[in-house]
Amino acid sequence: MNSWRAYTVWGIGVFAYLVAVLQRTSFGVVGLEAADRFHAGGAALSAFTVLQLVVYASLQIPVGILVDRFGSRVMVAAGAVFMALGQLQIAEAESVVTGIIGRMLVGMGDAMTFVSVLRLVPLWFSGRRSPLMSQLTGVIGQLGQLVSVIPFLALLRATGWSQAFMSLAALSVLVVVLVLTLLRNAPPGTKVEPEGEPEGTRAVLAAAWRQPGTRLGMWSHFTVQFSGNVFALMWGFPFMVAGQGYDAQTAAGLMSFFVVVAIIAGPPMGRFVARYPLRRSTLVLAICALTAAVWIAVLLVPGHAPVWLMAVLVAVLALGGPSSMIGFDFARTFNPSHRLGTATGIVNIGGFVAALLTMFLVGYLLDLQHALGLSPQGLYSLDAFRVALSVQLLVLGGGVLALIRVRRKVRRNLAAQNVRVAPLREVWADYRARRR
Ligand SMILES: N[C@@H](Cc1c[nH]cn1)C(=O)NCC(=O)O
Repeated sequence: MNSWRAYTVWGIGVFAYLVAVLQRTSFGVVGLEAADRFHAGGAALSAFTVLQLVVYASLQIPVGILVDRFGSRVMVAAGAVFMALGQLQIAEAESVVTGIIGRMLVGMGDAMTFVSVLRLVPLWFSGRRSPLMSQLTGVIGQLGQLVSVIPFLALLRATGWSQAFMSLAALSVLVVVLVLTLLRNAPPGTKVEPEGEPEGTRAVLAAAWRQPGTRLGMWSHFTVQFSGNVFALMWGFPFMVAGQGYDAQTAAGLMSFFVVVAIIAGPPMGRFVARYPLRRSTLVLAICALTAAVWIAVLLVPGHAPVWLMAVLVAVLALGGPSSMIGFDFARTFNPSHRLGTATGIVNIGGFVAALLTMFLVGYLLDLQHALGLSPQGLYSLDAFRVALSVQLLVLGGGVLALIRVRRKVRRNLAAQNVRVAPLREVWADYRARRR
């Protein structure tokens, strides 16, 4: 535990995840070139992203089950093989259909990576160190997005479409080699299997789902992550440029700010979770409240939102990535290690399903207003965006209600084990009494 070998194994896993994030985001940064190459309009281009995410989200539970059965090493290597094949396909593709097949292969490989890498953490690091190491996994992985925005885009502009995507495929081949030579599932002698008879797939899935802590993780991931995903992956740029009238450079700057805040916020959040494990859901609820408050301010402010207010929104949305790691921490602490992959897969579905649902609803509401003649200033007018983006508050509200319900169950179970979570007012009164 916590040895140099643990750091080497984890380092290879994190590198594999960083490359997966690079593969995932590589298409988004070459939108103009892609539109040109595939002769595709906005709807066809968004199909690339949506289908990739659908594949990613729908594979989370199968991947979780497979990683519990075969371990992280095989799964991370297989994921890298799929991503290499997908990028080779994109390098050669010239039609929307062949391009989308490539992106779906990338989505498949991507789906196998994060859950498998995260499973390494509790097996190689002690319980106290795990929250920070999980946060660092998420944070360092996000750097893959910066690699796609800067060096990958520069490479594409210098060498052309096919060479650039072939280079991405080569990077995944490097991941396969590193993983097969250096990554091990657990320290020698670690017992991961349950006592007695091994559980069947259905039993593992049912047990992981029945555990309220897994569902608390899923709803935490659902509520805090989706709004940032919707903004960064689909509607943020059109909202800022076409809706708010910002120039493209300002919008791009705010998007980079998003990545920077997500990276900076990870380690303090990991430390908070390690120090106050009984306050994890309170932190999630606080971030939900903050997200709702800032969206309401941006959507209701008369006229165009000032850039500083948009920067506040971007910063709050960026907290969603690191705080969604709390969901995985619930999976880790409420499930035995032989069920961890499955529980992590269930948690990871939350945010991505919420993001896909919201992306669709926002697009649908924009189209509907236009078709009904309610947005005479254009499909992407500010008023149309105000209505369409408000749907996020409904999704957020639904997720918060589900979270509060399942949290009650978790707390009842904890109370049965003599763990009492004191209400915040009591904690506050205690704190004041001690200061006096
Ligand atoms: N919460 C994200 C990862 C993250 C961590 N910090 C910022 N983002 C997540 O759910 N990741 C899953 C994946 O496959 O990337």
